[in-house]
Amino acid sequence: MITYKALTIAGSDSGGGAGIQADIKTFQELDVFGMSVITVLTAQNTLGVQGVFPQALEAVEAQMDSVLSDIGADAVKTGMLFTADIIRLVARKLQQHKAQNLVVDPVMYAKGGAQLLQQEAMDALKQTLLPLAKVITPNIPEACAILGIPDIHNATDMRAVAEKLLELGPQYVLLKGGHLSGTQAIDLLVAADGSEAVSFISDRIETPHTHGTGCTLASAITAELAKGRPVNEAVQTAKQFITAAISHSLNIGGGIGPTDHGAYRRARLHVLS
Ligand SMILES: Nc1ncnc2c1ncn2[C@@H]1O[C@H](COP(=O)(O)OP(=O)(O)OP(=O)(O)O)[C@@H](O)[C@H]1O
Ligand SMILES: Cc1ncc(CO)c(N)n1
Repeated sequence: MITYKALTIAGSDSGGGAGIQADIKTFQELDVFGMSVITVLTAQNTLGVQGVFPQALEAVEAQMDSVLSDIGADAVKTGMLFTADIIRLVARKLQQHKAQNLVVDPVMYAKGGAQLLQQEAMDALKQTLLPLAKVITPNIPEACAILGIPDIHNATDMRAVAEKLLELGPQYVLLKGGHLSGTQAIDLLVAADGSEAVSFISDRIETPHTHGTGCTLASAITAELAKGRPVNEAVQTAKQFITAAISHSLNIGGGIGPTDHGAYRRARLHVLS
């Protein structure tokens, strides 16, 4: 029986591989009731982003009020927010509704390079949203953009970057190493309470089809936090979930295809049967 509830506040990806669609699929696969607040509509496919249509602030506010005043959420994730005004509104409403277990995925660019956060929104992200987060999940280019430093290119530099991000106020930083080269995909978790840093390592899977991997990882963490699991364990399950999804990624469309959100469940059912 589904007893836990998670909310994603993010952009819609018409192509189904990232954004709201990836988040809801992931919540469902992990047995959590999924809800959504749509901030931006994107016209998007495997080839790129053809259109970006931010929703009216009133529409974002009304969705948040509807969901949080009635149903509530055990954990909340933010993804593509696009404008400074939407970021400030979302931060204010999250505080008003006393949102728990907030995961902030500071989405800035799609895999094809399209900009998913306006340049002038960076300050609002840093000042209003990151301090509210239990976990933030930047990839390396996002982390370096937030800090205003040049991109790093090896795993040994990840620790210093992740620790610098803790100074912006989140309780945990999960710095994703998917953008590095090498035979492994390494993510590093650091905590503001001074507990040991933990690396989550998988073999790097040779595939171009990684559309939406960041959204999927962050929503899997959110689903596990909604169940009351500690951050370390939530990240561990999420890493297994995304690794299974990438292992079975889908060669659909003519560009960067999505991953298979059902792969983790099917692998577990096979083991259990
Ligand atoms: N080729 C790969 N093989 C295995 N794991 C990968 C691969 N690429 C990315 N990952 C893992 O997928 C997760 C997402 O990382 P990534 O750096 O791709 O996020 P992202 O760039 O934010 O994704 P997106 O913006 O497309 O949603 C991380 O756990 C990362 O280690
Ligand atoms: C709507 C949306 N959110 C996030 C991403 C990042 O993958 C994307 N491509 N599209």
